[in-house]
Amino acid sequence: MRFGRFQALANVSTSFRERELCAIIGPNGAGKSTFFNILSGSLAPSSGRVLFRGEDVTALPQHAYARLGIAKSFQITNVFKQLSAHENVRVAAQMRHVRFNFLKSREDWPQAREEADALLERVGLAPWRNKPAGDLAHGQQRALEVAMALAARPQLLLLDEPTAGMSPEETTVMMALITSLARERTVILVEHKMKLVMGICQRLIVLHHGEFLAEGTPEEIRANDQVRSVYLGQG
Ligand SMILES: Nc1ncnc2c1ncn2[C@@H]1O[C@H](COP(=O)(O)OP(=O)(O)OP(=O)(O)O)[C@@H](O)[C@H]1O
Repeated sequence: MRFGRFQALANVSTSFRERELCAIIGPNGAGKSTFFNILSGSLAPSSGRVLFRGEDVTALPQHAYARLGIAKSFQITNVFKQLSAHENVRVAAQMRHVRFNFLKSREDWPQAREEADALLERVGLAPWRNKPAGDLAHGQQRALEVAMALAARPQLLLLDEPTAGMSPEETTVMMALITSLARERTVILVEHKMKLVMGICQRLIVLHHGEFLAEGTPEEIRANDQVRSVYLGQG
């Protein structure tokens, strides 16, 4: 990936297995978000290809990604703050049906309402169902975003720094949620705190200056001298 004359990513090649929980880590400016944006289709690479289940998805528009079963949630919360937690997830669930009949009114989707309740339960937000999203704690808003991403029933869930700005307690809850979500689908997350993902991921990719510095199991990464020197002095 090039931005003008600046090469943000180079020689990046990997694949992700089904139901794998993989973290992309690396220090600030390593290229993690750029890689994430390419994987999620927000950014078209200057060269190279992205394949999903053998299909070339490199040049596809964003909505095609959702249809293929790829969902993402961002560093910055993306919820409708005036709507309740339940309404936010319900709207997301309805999006799945909309393309089949977008003239139907929202009241015609009882299944979306039930689905939203089930998803709120899943992410631990059921007690706050009717609260405006803007009044939820930061960690709860992030959980709400995950519920909204799950409403698309993704086979691949991409999470960009899912614990950004969270308290230690909120972080623990989110990590447990991510672990449980990865039992049913592939989860790729971007994180700059290495320690956080060591305990839950099967594989880590370490980016540094836009290239893969290392790729392997948490044990392999922990034992890697180059990784250690890059992270020296960091948490
Ligand atoms: N749209 C852009 N135009 C120009 N340069 C960019 C653009 N996006 C990213 N970069 C540059 O590419 C490099 C990698 O940035 P990226 O945001 O992918 O890193 P990161 O690992 O996600 O960092 P952080 O942990 O700080 O979020 C940086 O040097 C950044 O300045």
